[in-house]
Formats: sequence, structure tokens, C-alpha cells
Amino acid sequence: MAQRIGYLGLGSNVGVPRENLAAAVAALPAHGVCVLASSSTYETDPVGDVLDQPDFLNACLRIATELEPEELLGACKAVERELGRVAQESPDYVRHGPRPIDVDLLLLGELEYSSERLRLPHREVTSRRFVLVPLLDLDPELTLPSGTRLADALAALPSGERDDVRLAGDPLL
Ligand SMILES: Nc1ncnc2c1ncn2[C@@H]1O[C@H](COP(=O)(O)OP(=O)(O)OP(=O)(O)O)[C@@H](O)[C@H]1O
Ligand SMILES: Nc1nc2c(c(=O)[nH]1)N=C(CO)CN2
Repeated sequence: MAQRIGYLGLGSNVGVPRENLAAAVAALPAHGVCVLASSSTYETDPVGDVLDQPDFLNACLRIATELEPEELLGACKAVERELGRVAQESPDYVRHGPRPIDVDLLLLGELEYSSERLRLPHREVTSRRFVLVPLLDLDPELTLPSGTRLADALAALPSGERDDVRLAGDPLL
């Protein structure tokens, strides 16, 4: 089976976030995901439905995998479970709420894909500063299958006061 290059987004705002991101990097290979490179880490203001929660630490990874899209989503969710994330099906789950780890599938090669459980590219990839900044760290020329340059998407975002992204630390590998 052919390998595809993809990009994952990592986020954490519970426990020791850098350790949680590093643990996700360490856990991915056992699920068929080879981690090729990491962005720097960024401290970011919470965005979404819950603003009153600790800042997040975010980073993005470049990966290589033979997994098909739904299998790769399964791998991301398995890593979240291993690191103690409350499953979406649990009564304790809070959408956009605090979490030890979030592993989002952002891009997988040139694939455009849509099912009940998965959209590729991730539907928020062009609207979240905490995703765009680390992705561009990995590849300033990164472009969506539609042809949209992510650098242009970032430049087009309104400069809000509540979605700041601050360089926090070295890449995770
Ligand atoms: N590209 C994708 N990557 C990860 N999850 C996706 C993707 N496309 C659709 N989903 C679906 O979104 C659901 C919710 O994801 P998650 O639990 O990470 O939500 P969230 O982090 O609270 O919010 P958001 O979806 O805005 O990131 C997942 O269970 C998954 O089925
Ligand atoms: N800054 C930031 N905000 C978020 C994040 C995140 O990773 N970083 N993840 C969320 C759940 O998807 C909701 N809000």
C-alpha cells in the first residue's frame, strides 16, 4: 500500500501539556503512524465554545502512514484514549472543553474526504490560528487540495484579541 504524507494537530491544556504532546508523539508509531517532524510548540488562547479554561499548548506534526483516512482517525482517537482523554460518548465530555490531549487529523495527502465521522481537510484548518501557525512552521508553502495557500488563509484572518498564539518551546522531536 502506498504511503501518504499527512499533518496532525495536537493540543493540551490539562496536566503538564508538553509532556502530553510528547506522549502522543511517542504513542503514534505503535498505531501505524510514523512521525517525520514537529513544529515548535505554541501557547494559545482558548477558542470555541468554552473560553473560560486554561491556555492550550498546541503543535503540529508531519506524518507518513499507509493507513486509510478512517483508520488514521481511529489511530488518533486510540492515542487520545491511551492518554486519558474523556471519550465523546461519555456523559463527562465537554465539546471544546479542557483536555489532556486532542489529536486532530488536519490533512492527508491530496485527499478530500467526507463521512459522518471525518472531514478532510479538517473543517477548521483555515480558520484556527493555533493550527495555521504551527502548520506553516512545518512548511511555509503548505497548500490545501483546493489550491488555497495556508499562508494566505492566515493573512486573511481578522486580528482578534482573544486568539493569540505565542511561541512556547522547541519542536517535540
Ligand atoms: N479531520 C478530523 N479530525 C478529527 N476529528 C474529526 C475530523 N473530521 C471530523 N471529525 C469528528 O469530529 C469529532 C469531534 O472531535 P473532537 O472530539 O476532537 O472535538 P473537539 O476537539 O471538541 O472540537 P473540534 O471538532 O472543533 O476540534 C470526532 O469524533 C470526529 O469524528
Ligand atoms: N487555543 C486552542 N483552543 C482550543 C483548542 C486548542 O487546541 N487550542 N481545542 C479545542 C477543542 O477542539 C477548543 N479550543
